[in-house]
Amino acid sequence: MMGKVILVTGANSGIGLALCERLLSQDAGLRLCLACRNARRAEAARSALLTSHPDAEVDLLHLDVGSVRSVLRAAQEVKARYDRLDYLYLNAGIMPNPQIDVRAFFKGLFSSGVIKMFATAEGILTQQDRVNEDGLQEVFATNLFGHFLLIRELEPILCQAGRTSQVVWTSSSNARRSAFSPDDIQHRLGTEPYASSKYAVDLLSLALNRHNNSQGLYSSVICPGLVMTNLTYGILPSFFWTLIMPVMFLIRIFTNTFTLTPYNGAEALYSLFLQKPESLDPRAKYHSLTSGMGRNYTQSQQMDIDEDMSEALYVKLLEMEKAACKRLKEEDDK
Ligand SMILES: NC(=O)C1=CN([C@@H]2O[C@H](COP(=O)(O)OP(=O)(O)OC[C@H]3O[C@@H](n4cnc5c(N)ncnc54)[C@H](OP(=O)(O)O)[C@@H]3O)[C@@H](O)[C@H]2O)C=CC1
Ligand SMILES: CC(C)CCC[C@@H](C)[C@H]1CC[C@H]2C3=C(CC[C@]12C)[C@@]1(C)CCC(=O)[C@@H](C)[C@@H]1CC3
Repeated sequence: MMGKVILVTGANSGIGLALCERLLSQDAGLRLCLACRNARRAEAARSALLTSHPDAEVDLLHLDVGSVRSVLRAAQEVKARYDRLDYLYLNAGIMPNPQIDVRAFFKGLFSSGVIKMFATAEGILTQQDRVNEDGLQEVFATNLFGHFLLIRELEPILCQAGRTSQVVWTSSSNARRSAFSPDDIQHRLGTEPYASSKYAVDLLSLALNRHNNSQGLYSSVICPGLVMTNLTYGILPSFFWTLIMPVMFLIRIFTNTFTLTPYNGAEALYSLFLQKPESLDPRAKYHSLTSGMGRNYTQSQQMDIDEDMSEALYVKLLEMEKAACKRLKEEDDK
Protein backbone atom coordinates (compact mmCIF):
# COMPACT_ATOMS: atom_id res chain seq x y z
CA MET A 1 0.00 0.00 0.00
CA MET A 2 1.14 3.53 -0.78
CA GLY A 3 2.45 5.64 2.14
CA LYS A 4 1.31 9.17 2.94
CA VAL A 5 1.29 11.43 -0.13
CA ILE A 6 1.88 15.18 0.16
CA LEU A 7 1.57 17.63 -2.71
CA VAL A 8 3.08 21.11 -2.38
CA THR A 9 2.46 23.89 -4.93
CA GLY A 10 5.23 26.47 -5.40
CA ALA A 11 7.66 23.95 -3.89
CA ASN A 12 10.79 24.98 -5.82
CA SER A 13 11.74 27.97 -3.67
CA GLY A 14 11.20 29.98 -0.50
CA ILE A 15 8.67 28.78 2.04
CA GLY A 16 7.45 25.84 -0.07
CA LEU A 17 10.94 24.38 -0.44
CA ALA A 18 11.71 24.94 3.26
CA LEU A 19 8.50 23.09 4.12
CA CYS A 20 9.52 20.11 1.95
CA GLU A 21 12.91 20.00 3.69
CA ARG A 22 11.24 20.05 7.12
CA LEU A 23 8.70 17.37 6.16
CA LEU A 24 11.40 15.00 4.94
CA SER A 25 13.46 15.60 8.10
CA GLN A 26 10.43 14.59 10.18
CA ASP A 27 9.48 11.50 8.17
CA ALA A 28 11.71 10.18 5.39
CA GLY A 29 8.99 7.66 4.40
CA LEU A 30 6.69 10.33 2.97
CA ARG A 31 5.97 10.60 -0.72
CA LEU A 32 6.43 14.22 -1.72
CA CYS A 33 5.14 15.69 -4.96
CA LEU A 34 6.61 19.07 -5.93
CA ALA A 35 4.08 20.86 -8.15
CA CYS A 36 5.93 23.61 -10.03
CA ARG A 37 5.59 25.57 -13.26
CA ASN A 38 9.27 25.63 -14.20
CA ALA A 39 10.90 22.25 -14.92
CA ARG A 40 14.48 23.46 -14.39
CA ARG A 41 13.76 25.09 -11.03
CA ALA A 42 11.70 22.06 -9.98
CA GLU A 43 14.53 19.66 -10.84
CA ALA A 44 17.02 21.82 -8.90
CA ALA A 45 14.73 21.74 -5.84
CA ARG A 46 14.36 17.97 -6.12
CA SER A 47 18.14 17.51 -6.33
CA ALA A 48 18.65 19.72 -3.26
CA LEU A 49 16.10 17.68 -1.28
CA LEU A 50 17.65 14.38 -2.40
CA THR A 51 21.11 15.59 -1.39
CA SER A 52 19.99 15.89 2.24
CA HIS A 53 17.53 12.93 2.06
CA PRO A 54 18.98 10.45 -0.50
CA ASP A 55 16.34 7.75 0.11
CA ALA A 56 13.33 10.06 -0.06
CA GLU A 57 10.60 9.67 -2.65
CA VAL A 58 10.33 13.05 -4.35
CA ASP A 59 8.22 13.35 -7.52
CA LEU A 60 7.81 16.30 -9.85
CA LEU A 61 4.55 17.53 -11.34
CA HIS A 62 4.23 20.24 -13.95
CA LEU A 63 1.66 22.75 -12.74
CA ASP A 64 1.08 26.35 -13.67
CA VAL A 65 -1.56 27.16 -11.10
CA GLY A 66 -2.40 30.38 -12.96
CA SER A 67 -3.59 28.47 -16.03
CA VAL A 68 -6.91 26.59 -16.05
CA ARG A 69 -5.72 24.11 -18.67
CA SER A 70 -2.53 23.33 -16.78
CA VAL A 71 -4.45 22.77 -13.52
CA LEU A 72 -6.90 20.34 -15.16
CA ARG A 73 -4.05 18.43 -16.81
CA ALA A 74 -2.01 18.27 -13.61
CA ALA A 75 -5.00 17.03 -11.61
CA GLN A 76 -5.55 14.17 -14.10
CA GLU A 77 -1.89 13.26 -13.74
CA VAL A 78 -2.10 13.26 -9.91
CA LYS A 79 -5.17 11.00 -9.96
CA ALA A 80 -3.40 8.60 -12.33
CA ARG A 81 -0.24 8.49 -10.19
CA TYR A 82 -1.56 8.31 -6.64
CA ASP A 83 -4.44 6.45 -5.06
CA ARG A 84 -4.42 8.76 -2.04
CA LEU A 85 -3.59 12.35 -1.17
CA ASP A 86 -3.13 13.10 2.52
CA TYR A 87 -1.92 16.71 2.48
CA LEU A 88 -2.37 19.37 -0.16
CA TYR A 89 -0.26 22.46 0.54
CA LEU A 90 -1.54 25.36 -1.57
CA ASN A 91 1.49 27.58 -1.28
CA ALA A 92 2.24 29.02 -4.74
CA GLY A 93 1.62 32.74 -4.82
CA ILE A 94 2.56 35.97 -6.55
CA MET A 95 2.71 39.68 -5.79
CA PRO A 96 3.45 41.36 -9.15
CA ASN A 97 4.79 44.91 -9.43
CA PRO A 98 4.63 45.81 -5.75
CA GLN A 99 4.91 49.45 -4.79
CA ILE A 100 5.63 50.94 -1.36
CA ASP A 101 3.93 54.21 -0.49
CA VAL A 102 6.99 55.87 1.09
CA ARG A 103 5.03 58.80 2.54
CA ALA A 104 2.48 56.49 4.17
CA PHE A 105 5.35 54.34 5.48
CA PHE A 106 7.07 57.28 7.25
CA LYS A 107 3.73 58.57 8.53
CA GLY A 108 3.00 55.08 9.90
CA LEU A 109 6.43 54.89 11.49
CA PHE A 110 5.54 57.72 13.88
CA SER A 111 1.99 56.59 14.61
CA SER A 112 0.50 54.27 17.23
CA GLY A 113 -0.21 51.74 14.42
CA VAL A 114 3.48 51.17 13.65
CA ILE A 115 3.57 47.54 14.90
CA LYS A 116 0.44 46.69 12.89
CA MET A 117 1.99 48.32 9.83
CA PHE A 118 5.09 46.10 10.11
CA ALA A 119 2.96 42.99 10.67
CA THR A 120 0.40 43.53 7.91
CA ALA A 121 1.76 46.25 5.56
CA GLU A 122 -1.68 47.84 5.78
CA GLY A 123 -1.88 51.13 3.91
CA ILE A 124 1.65 51.06 2.46
CA LEU A 125 1.63 48.39 -0.25
CA THR A 126 -0.11 48.26 -3.64
CA GLN A 127 0.38 46.11 -6.76
CA GLN A 128 -0.32 46.30 -10.48
CA ASP A 129 -2.19 43.28 -11.79
CA ARG A 130 -2.87 42.12 -15.35
CA VAL A 131 -5.26 39.87 -17.25
CA ASN A 132 -3.95 36.37 -18.04
CA GLU A 133 -4.56 34.04 -21.01
CA ASP A 134 -7.81 32.77 -19.44
CA GLY A 135 -9.13 36.33 -19.20
CA LEU A 136 -8.73 36.31 -15.40
CA GLN A 137 -6.85 38.70 -13.13
CA GLU A 138 -3.46 37.05 -12.67
CA VAL A 139 -3.18 37.44 -8.88
CA PHE A 140 -6.67 36.05 -8.30
CA ALA A 141 -6.05 33.20 -10.78
CA THR A 142 -2.73 32.19 -9.19
CA ASN A 143 -3.31 32.79 -5.49
CA LEU A 144 -6.89 31.52 -5.39
CA PHE A 145 -8.79 30.26 -8.43
CA GLY A 146 -6.24 27.76 -9.79
CA HIS A 147 -5.92 26.24 -6.34
CA PHE A 148 -9.71 26.08 -5.99
CA LEU A 149 -9.94 24.19 -9.30
CA LEU A 150 -7.19 21.85 -8.17
CA ILE A 151 -9.08 20.93 -4.98
CA ARG A 152 -12.30 20.40 -6.93
CA GLU A 153 -10.54 18.14 -9.45
CA LEU A 154 -8.73 16.19 -6.73
CA GLU A 155 -11.84 15.62 -4.59
CA PRO A 156 -12.04 11.92 -5.54
CA ILE A 157 -8.66 11.21 -3.91
CA LEU A 158 -9.00 13.81 -1.15
CA CYS A 159 -12.40 12.63 0.01
CA GLN A 160 -12.11 8.92 0.63
CA ALA A 161 -14.15 6.85 3.07
CA GLY A 162 -12.42 6.14 6.39
CA ARG A 163 -9.61 8.65 5.80
CA THR A 164 -9.06 12.37 6.45
CA SER A 165 -7.13 14.75 4.24
CA GLN A 166 -5.86 18.22 4.89
CA VAL A 167 -5.66 21.25 2.63
CA VAL A 168 -3.34 23.98 3.93
CA TRP A 169 -3.28 27.44 2.31
CA THR A 170 -0.39 29.88 2.60
CA SER A 171 -2.41 33.02 3.25
CA SER A 172 -1.06 36.25 4.70
CA SER A 173 -1.62 38.80 7.45
CA ASN A 174 -1.88 41.25 4.54
CA ALA A 175 -5.36 39.72 3.87
CA ARG A 176 -7.92 42.41 4.68
CA ARG A 177 -11.70 42.55 4.51
CA SER A 178 -11.68 46.15 3.21
CA ALA A 179 -9.46 45.11 0.27
CA PHE A 180 -12.01 42.49 -0.85
CA SER A 181 -15.30 43.19 -2.58
CA PRO A 182 -17.89 40.41 -3.08
CA ASP A 183 -18.93 42.25 -6.26
CA ASP A 184 -15.37 42.28 -7.63
CA ILE A 185 -13.85 39.03 -6.35
CA GLN A 186 -11.01 39.23 -8.90
CA HIS A 187 -10.14 42.74 -7.72
CA ARG A 188 -10.29 44.17 -11.26
CA LEU A 189 -10.93 47.65 -9.96
CA GLY A 190 -8.57 48.09 -7.01
CA THR A 191 -4.86 48.42 -6.30
CA GLU A 192 -4.50 45.70 -3.65
CA PRO A 193 -5.04 42.43 -5.57
CA TYR A 194 -2.70 40.55 -3.22
CA ALA A 195 -4.56 41.53 -0.01
CA SER A 196 -7.86 40.80 -1.78
CA SER A 197 -6.76 37.36 -3.03
CA LYS A 198 -5.47 36.33 0.41
CA TYR A 199 -8.69 37.49 2.08
CA ALA A 200 -10.58 35.41 -0.48
CA VAL A 201 -8.36 32.45 0.51
CA ASP A 202 -9.44 32.89 4.14
CA LEU A 203 -13.13 32.99 3.11
CA LEU A 204 -12.78 29.98 0.81
CA SER A 205 -11.09 27.88 3.47
CA LEU A 206 -14.06 28.42 5.77
CA ALA A 207 -16.48 27.45 2.97
CA LEU A 208 -14.47 24.31 2.14
CA ASN A 209 -14.76 23.17 5.75
CA ARG A 210 -18.50 23.77 5.69
CA HIS A 211 -18.96 21.78 2.49
CA ASN A 212 -16.33 19.06 2.85
CA ASN A 213 -15.70 18.20 6.51
CA SER A 214 -18.40 15.52 6.33
CA GLN A 215 -16.36 13.83 3.54
CA GLY A 216 -13.15 13.92 5.59
CA LEU A 217 -11.60 16.98 3.90
CA TYR A 218 -10.33 19.76 6.21
CA SER A 219 -8.92 23.14 5.23
CA SER A 220 -6.73 25.59 7.18
CA VAL A 221 -4.89 28.83 6.51
CA ILE A 222 -1.55 30.02 7.76
CA CYS A 223 0.56 33.18 7.59
CA PRO A 224 4.34 32.65 7.40
CA GLY A 225 5.17 36.19 8.61
CA LEU A 226 7.62 38.39 6.74
CA VAL A 227 10.12 36.06 5.06
CA MET A 228 13.08 36.81 2.79
CA THR A 229 12.17 35.06 -0.46
CA ASN A 230 11.88 35.87 -4.17
CA LEU A 231 8.52 37.44 -3.34
CA THR A 232 10.03 39.97 -0.90
CA TYR A 233 13.03 40.50 -3.23
CA GLY A 234 10.42 41.76 -5.70
CA ILE A 235 9.43 44.47 -3.21
CA LEU A 236 12.95 45.65 -2.39
CA PRO A 237 16.20 44.27 -3.88
CA SER A 238 17.96 41.52 -1.92
CA PHE A 239 21.07 43.66 -1.27
CA PHE A 240 18.84 46.27 0.42
CA TRP A 241 17.22 43.66 2.68
CA THR A 242 20.71 42.38 3.57
CA LEU A 243 21.81 45.94 4.35
CA ILE A 244 18.90 46.58 6.73
CA MET A 245 19.00 43.10 8.33
CA PRO A 246 20.23 44.46 11.72
CA VAL A 247 17.18 46.80 11.74
CA MET A 248 14.94 43.84 10.89
CA PHE A 249 16.29 41.85 13.84
CA LEU A 250 15.66 44.88 16.03
CA ILE A 251 12.05 45.16 14.80
CA ARG A 252 11.60 41.47 15.58
CA ILE A 253 11.89 42.34 19.29
CA PHE A 254 8.65 44.36 18.94
CA THR A 255 6.80 42.19 16.42
CA ASN A 256 7.34 38.45 16.32
CA THR A 257 5.93 38.38 12.76
CA PHE A 258 9.41 39.04 11.28
CA THR A 259 10.21 35.35 10.84
CA LEU A 260 12.73 36.29 8.11
CA THR A 261 14.02 32.83 7.05
CA PRO A 262 12.00 30.36 4.93
CA TYR A 263 12.65 27.72 7.63
CA ASN A 264 11.00 29.92 10.28
CA GLY A 265 8.24 30.95 7.88
CA ALA A 266 7.35 27.29 7.26
CA GLU A 267 6.78 26.75 11.01
CA ALA A 268 2.95 26.96 10.91
CA LEU A 269 2.76 24.80 7.75
CA TYR A 270 4.86 22.18 9.47
CA SER A 271 3.02 22.37 12.78
CA LEU A 272 -0.31 21.72 11.01
CA PHE A 273 1.21 18.58 9.53
CA LEU A 274 1.76 17.32 13.09
CA GLN A 275 -1.81 17.99 14.22
CA LYS A 276 -5.05 16.08 13.65
CA PRO A 277 -7.13 18.09 11.11
CA GLU A 278 -10.30 17.56 13.18
CA SER A 279 -8.69 19.43 16.08
CA LEU A 280 -8.05 22.61 14.05
CA ASP A 281 -10.25 25.70 14.23
CA PRO A 282 -11.77 26.52 10.78
CA ARG A 283 -12.08 30.21 11.72
CA ALA A 284 -8.47 30.57 12.84
CA LYS A 285 -5.36 31.62 10.95
CA TYR A 286 -2.20 29.88 12.14
CA HIS A 287 0.75 32.28 12.27
CA SER A 288 4.43 31.36 12.09
CA LEU A 289 6.13 33.57 14.67
CA THR A 290 9.72 34.08 15.79
CA SER A 291 10.60 35.81 19.05
CA GLY A 292 13.39 38.37 19.51
CA MET A 293 15.49 35.51 20.89
CA GLY A 294 14.91 33.47 17.73
CA ARG A 295 12.40 30.94 19.12
CA ASN A 296 9.92 29.64 16.49
CA TYR A 297 6.34 28.88 17.35
CA THR A 298 2.82 28.80 15.90
CA GLN A 299 -0.06 30.84 17.27
CA SER A 300 -3.65 30.93 16.07
CA GLN A 301 -5.67 34.10 15.66
CA GLN A 302 -9.38 34.42 14.82
CA MET A 303 -10.01 35.67 11.27
CA ASP A 304 -12.27 38.60 10.38
CA ILE A 305 -14.59 36.49 8.17
CA ASP A 306 -18.28 35.64 8.05
CA GLU A 307 -20.24 32.66 6.80
CA ASP A 308 -22.47 34.60 4.38
CA MET A 309 -19.59 36.23 2.55
CA SER A 310 -17.69 32.94 2.39
CA GLU A 311 -20.73 31.15 0.96
CA ALA A 312 -21.31 33.91 -1.61
CA LEU A 313 -17.68 33.59 -2.75
CA TYR A 314 -17.94 29.80 -2.91
CA VAL A 315 -21.04 29.99 -5.12
CA LYS A 316 -19.31 32.47 -7.47
CA LEU A 317 -16.25 30.24 -7.72
CA LEU A 318 -18.41 27.26 -8.62
CA GLU A 319 -20.00 29.31 -11.41
CA MET A 320 -16.57 30.40 -12.66
CA GLU A 321 -15.38 26.80 -12.58
CA LYS A 322 -18.31 25.75 -14.78
CA ALA A 323 -17.66 28.58 -17.23
CA ALA A 324 -13.92 27.88 -17.41
CA CYS A 325 -14.41 24.15 -18.07
CA LYS A 326 -17.08 24.88 -20.69
CA ARG A 327 -14.77 27.34 -22.46
CA LEU A 328 -11.91 24.84 -22.59
CA LYS A 329 -14.18 22.11 -23.89
CA GLU A 330 -15.43 24.40 -26.66
CA GLU A 331 -11.85 25.29 -27.56
CA ASP A 332 -10.92 21.60 -27.73
CA ASP A 333 -13.98 20.74 -29.85
CA LYS A 334 -13.08 23.40 -32.46
N1 LIG B 1 7.59 35.96 1.75
C1 LIG B 1 6.70 36.49 2.58
O1 LIG B 1 7.01 37.40 3.38
C2 LIG B 1 5.32 35.98 2.58
C3 LIG B 1 4.88 35.06 1.65
N2 LIG B 1 3.56 34.63 1.70
C4 LIG B 1 3.09 33.63 0.77
O2 LIG B 1 3.94 32.51 0.78
C5 LIG B 1 3.79 31.78 -0.43
C6 LIG B 1 5.15 31.35 -0.92
O3 LIG B 1 5.86 32.50 -1.32
P1 LIG B 1 7.40 32.75 -1.00
O4 LIG B 1 8.05 31.48 -0.62
O5 LIG B 1 7.47 33.90 -0.10
O6 LIG B 1 7.90 33.29 -2.40
P2 LIG B 1 8.64 32.55 -3.62
O7 LIG B 1 8.52 33.48 -4.75
O8 LIG B 1 9.96 32.08 -3.21
O9 LIG B 1 7.74 31.27 -3.85
C7 LIG B 1 6.57 31.31 -4.59
C8 LIG B 1 6.42 29.97 -5.27
O10 LIG B 1 5.20 29.98 -5.99
C9 LIG B 1 5.49 29.56 -7.31
N3 LIG B 1 4.54 30.09 -8.28
C10 LIG B 1 4.23 31.37 -8.55
N4 LIG B 1 3.34 31.43 -9.54
C11 LIG B 1 3.07 30.15 -9.91
C12 LIG B 1 2.25 29.55 -10.89
N5 LIG B 1 1.50 30.28 -11.72
N6 LIG B 1 2.21 28.20 -10.97
C13 LIG B 1 2.97 27.44 -10.14
N7 LIG B 1 3.79 27.94 -9.21
C14 LIG B 1 3.84 29.28 -9.10
C15 LIG B 1 6.89 30.08 -7.59
O11 LIG B 1 7.45 29.42 -8.70
P3 LIG B 1 8.57 30.14 -9.63
O12 LIG B 1 9.88 29.89 -8.96
O13 LIG B 1 8.41 29.43 -10.93
O14 LIG B 1 8.21 31.59 -9.69
C16 LIG B 1 7.56 29.72 -6.27
O15 LIG B 1 7.89 28.37 -6.24
C17 LIG B 1 3.01 32.68 -1.37
O16 LIG B 1 1.68 32.25 -1.43
C18 LIG B 1 3.08 34.05 -0.69
O17 LIG B 1 1.98 34.84 -1.00
C19 LIG B 1 2.70 35.06 2.66
C20 LIG B 1 3.09 35.97 3.59
C21 LIG B 1 4.43 36.51 3.62
C1 LIG C 1 12.00 47.30 7.86
C2 LIG C 1 12.50 48.26 6.90
C3 LIG C 1 13.26 49.35 7.53
C4 LIG C 1 11.49 48.81 5.93
C5 LIG C 1 10.63 47.78 5.27
C6 LIG C 1 9.32 48.38 4.87
C7 LIG C 1 8.40 47.49 4.05
C8 LIG C 1 9.09 47.15 2.75
C9 LIG C 1 7.96 46.22 4.82
C10 LIG C 1 7.28 46.58 6.15
C11 LIG C 1 6.22 45.52 6.40
C12 LIG C 1 6.51 44.47 5.34
C13 LIG C 1 5.53 43.38 5.02
C14 LIG C 1 5.48 42.80 3.76
C15 LIG C 1 6.35 43.34 2.66
C16 LIG C 1 7.44 44.31 3.09
C17 LIG C 1 6.91 45.30 4.13
C18 LIG C 1 5.80 46.11 3.51
C19 LIG C 1 4.47 41.72 3.41
C20 LIG C 1 3.33 42.44 2.73
C21 LIG C 1 5.05 40.68 2.44
C22 LIG C 1 4.04 39.66 2.03
C23 LIG C 1 3.01 39.30 3.03
O1 LIG C 1 2.21 38.42 2.70
C24 LIG C 1 2.88 39.99 4.33
C25 LIG C 1 2.62 39.06 5.49
C26 LIG C 1 4.02 40.94 4.65
C27 LIG C 1 3.62 41.92 5.76
C28 LIG C 1 4.73 42.85 6.17
